[in-house]
Amino acid sequence: MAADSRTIIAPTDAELLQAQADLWRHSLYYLTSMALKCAVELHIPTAIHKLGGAASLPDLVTALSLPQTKLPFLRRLMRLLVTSGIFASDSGAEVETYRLNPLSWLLVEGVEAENHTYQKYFVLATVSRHYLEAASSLADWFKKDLPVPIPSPFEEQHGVPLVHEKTKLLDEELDRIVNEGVAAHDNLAIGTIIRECGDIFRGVQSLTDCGGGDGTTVRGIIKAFPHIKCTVLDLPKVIENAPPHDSVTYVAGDMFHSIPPAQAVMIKLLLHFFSDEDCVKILEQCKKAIPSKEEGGKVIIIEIVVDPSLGPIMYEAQLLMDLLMMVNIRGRQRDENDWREIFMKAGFSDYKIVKKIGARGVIEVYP
Ligand SMILES: C[S@@+](CC[C@H](N)C(=O)[O-])C[C@H]1O[C@@H](n2cnc3c(N)ncnc32)[C@H](O)[C@@H]1O
Repeated sequence: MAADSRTIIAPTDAELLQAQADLWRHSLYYLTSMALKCAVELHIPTAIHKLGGAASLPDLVTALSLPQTKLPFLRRLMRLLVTSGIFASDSGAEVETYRLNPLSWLLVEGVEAENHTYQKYFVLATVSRHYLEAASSLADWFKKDLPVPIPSPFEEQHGVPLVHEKTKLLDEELDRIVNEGVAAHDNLAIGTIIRECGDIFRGVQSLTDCGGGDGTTVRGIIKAFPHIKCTVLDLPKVIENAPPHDSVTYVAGDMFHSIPPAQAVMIKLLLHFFSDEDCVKILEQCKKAIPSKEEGGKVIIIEIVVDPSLGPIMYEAQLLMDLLMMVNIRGRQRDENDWREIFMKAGFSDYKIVKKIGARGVIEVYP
């Protein structure tokens, strides 16, 4: 049915002009992503870091070994990146100077700090040709009546799933970048979690980190809580390459089949890769692995909890991460209601969101 023109309030001139500018922004935001990709590929953050954390445009051109003729173009690139919050600048200074901010600090190579994870590969994966092609096919994907479980647009477009052993058959370099990118994105440092809500580990005698990768997280936990007996469960190919540690038991296995018993099971940045049905299956295994609530049994989940009350920027970041999952993987980001439904379906009696840490939440789930 045609829209009833009487129900549409005619925009004012000012509103129309603003709407046009907003349309430009939303249609052209891909250029911000490409400018970020360019900064990463030129190693601009590392160059500014090596120049002492601040650099003038001529210094930057020299440090990056760019032709002098590119200086005015670099100025335009940096102006957009500063406005987008990727770098800082000394506005009003006699000589135009660009500085690192916390975001560009994450793109500096070779920083040795507990809370620094080099994010180059997260950027390169998300702007890769394969991701962009999958995102461009979204409308066609919506129109197709695909059989359940519905493949992601990425899978439909490229014929293989992402973050999967078959991904390298599509493109070995993409597979490498994606694995590095996932590792970087997932490496929310355990130090931050311990500082923000370390109480979740107090009173815990034993802990299994389900999908715990190479054990980085549990090594951080043991450092702060040496009494906790820690086990890491992951796939055989991951456990084979995990560095040995006196206080960590490594178990090669499949969380869909069984999880090593402990007073608490932790699942950090893993469930968003999986469908609701698979999350229920994984959590059912978690429940079998822990004792009753009275005996201190619990599952600790660290994942995004989509929540508009975190403010428009954080909420937008969460929704973009959800679309990233929708386009490329069969997983999703979840709000509190989604999480509650999964916990109840898996047979848990109660849960508590202990704390929101940035875009993520720390949840305790009780049997
Ligand atoms: C995205 S990473 C998260 C790693 C870690 N929890 C962290 O926070 O850094 C997901 C981990 O789950 C592991 N994984 C995937 N499927 C699994 C399965 N069926 N059983 C056990 N581990 C699995 C992967 O090998 C990978 O190490």
